[in-house]
Amino acid sequence: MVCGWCIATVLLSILIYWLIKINENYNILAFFARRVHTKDGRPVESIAPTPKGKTIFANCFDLYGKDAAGVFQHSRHLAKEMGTNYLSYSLGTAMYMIIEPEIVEFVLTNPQLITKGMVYNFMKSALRTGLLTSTGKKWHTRRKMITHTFHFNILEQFEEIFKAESQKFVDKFKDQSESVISLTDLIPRFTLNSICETAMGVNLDEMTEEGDRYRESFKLVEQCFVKRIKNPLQYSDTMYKLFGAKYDAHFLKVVHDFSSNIIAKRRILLEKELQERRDDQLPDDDIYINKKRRFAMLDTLICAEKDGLIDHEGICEEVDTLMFAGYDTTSMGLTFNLMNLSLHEDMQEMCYQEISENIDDDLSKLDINQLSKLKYMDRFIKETIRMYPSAPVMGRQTTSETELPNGLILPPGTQCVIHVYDLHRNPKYWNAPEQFDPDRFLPENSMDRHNFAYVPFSAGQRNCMGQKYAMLEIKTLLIYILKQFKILPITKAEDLILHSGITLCVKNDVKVKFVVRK
Ligand code: HEM
Repeated sequence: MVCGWCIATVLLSILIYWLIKINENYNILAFFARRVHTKDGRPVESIAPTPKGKTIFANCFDLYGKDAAGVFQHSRHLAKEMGTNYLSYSLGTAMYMIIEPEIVEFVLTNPQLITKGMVYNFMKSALRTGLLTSTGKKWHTRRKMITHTFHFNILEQFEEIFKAESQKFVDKFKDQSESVISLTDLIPRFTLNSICETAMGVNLDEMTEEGDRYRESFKLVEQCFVKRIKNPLQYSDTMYKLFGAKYDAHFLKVVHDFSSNIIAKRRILLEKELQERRDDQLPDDDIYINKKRRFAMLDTLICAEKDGLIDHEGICEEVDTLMFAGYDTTSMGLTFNLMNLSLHEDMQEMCYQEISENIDDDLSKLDINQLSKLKYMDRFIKETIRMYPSAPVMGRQTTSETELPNGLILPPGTQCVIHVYDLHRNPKYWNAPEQFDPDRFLPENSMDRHNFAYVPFSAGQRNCMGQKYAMLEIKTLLIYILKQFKILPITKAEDLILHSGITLCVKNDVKVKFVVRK
């Protein structure tokens, strides 16, 4: 009996010794997450503090039970409390949370760090493995394939569509002297129409209902994404498939049916258009970059399919990705820009004056060159996107041991999470960061700022492909609106309830009032 106790005690001691030894390299309470070390043996905390977890399981369950606004606020609170980049340990993985530009630069410009972080897997049920979520050879090939569809000449053609959609948007209110506008409701419809017509070559005028259902279902996709972020038990795809996926199947079907429908429609239209083009094409014309005819991004993919470079599944992946990346982000950008115009009457007037001085009253002549003259509006939009970045978080994952310039050594599988929202409001780089001030983007005021303190469109090889597209779309609608209406405030900045999603989301119905200009 005594002997039995002795054996048990010895075994227990060995186990405890083993766990202590293991704990040096793995955070055992975070379910064996590999630990971050330092190059010179300094304590990790001296470089990256670690917030105390809510339970004994490190930071695994810190988000559990919070709603989407709570999840959003959690990171804001930690950024303020830690004051610098910090480290947390969640289920089986270290997470390096980044709010300082030096490390943002290192991560975004490092060719070894192109693999997206773990949470991008949570988007794959909706976006599949397209440009945004893929890595390695697949990503390289697709990026190369799609890059030229953002060529200047093609954007020039898209500008015509932005103008037509903007005209339709303002026409809805032209007969009323004043109208209350729900931006949350109307702007996403505008941006979805625009992306479908530009990138997909399909007009949604006869598909309004399908478009509305797609947008509603995409909101549920975002909820499902946050649900997985909050609950580490659903990190693994197997667990998600067992316990979460069946509730999400219905709205995912709506999203995928919509994109399949768009692809089918475009295939028919393209076949007709190509035939017409072949009939009257000059020998050295490039059908992709033809100034007289429109060529949608989706056409590039359909043509690549004919050359055996992509299959139907691949086309669906990229259409789902481009559609989402192109509509939700610009929709948030426009919503916050219009809200800010309403809240800052003097700045709205400066935008209006600039438009009056530089843009012909006949907007049918509006082109990219004219848009580039609006320097004040540029700064206004930049400042709005600083305060409300449509992509408030970006993530990468180390695939091998990675040494950072600050001396931290990240083991393979570490999540590098760039908190763009906190970076853009980091008081070390932004004076009075909560204040709205477009003039911080004047050249003389930006000169001394770290280049990577402002990365709303990311940077480096995985930067946003649609940056120019987005700026054109945003500017065009703002010009159409400002030419005809004064924008008065309804929703105030302090009333906004921001919350986490794939993009920055807002719980409120954001509203402004349009009053016809005399
Ligand atoms: C205000 C509008 C927009 C903002 C703030 C924005 C921001 C971003 C950011 C931050 C990324 C990097 C994401 C990451 O690394 O995880 C990104 C990637 C991307 N964006 Fe945008 N975006 C906008 C509009 C658009 C539009 C209009 C399109 C397409 C028409 C687009 C297409 C893409 C694509 C395809 C990627 C993935 C690039 C890659 O991984 O190679 N974006 N965007």
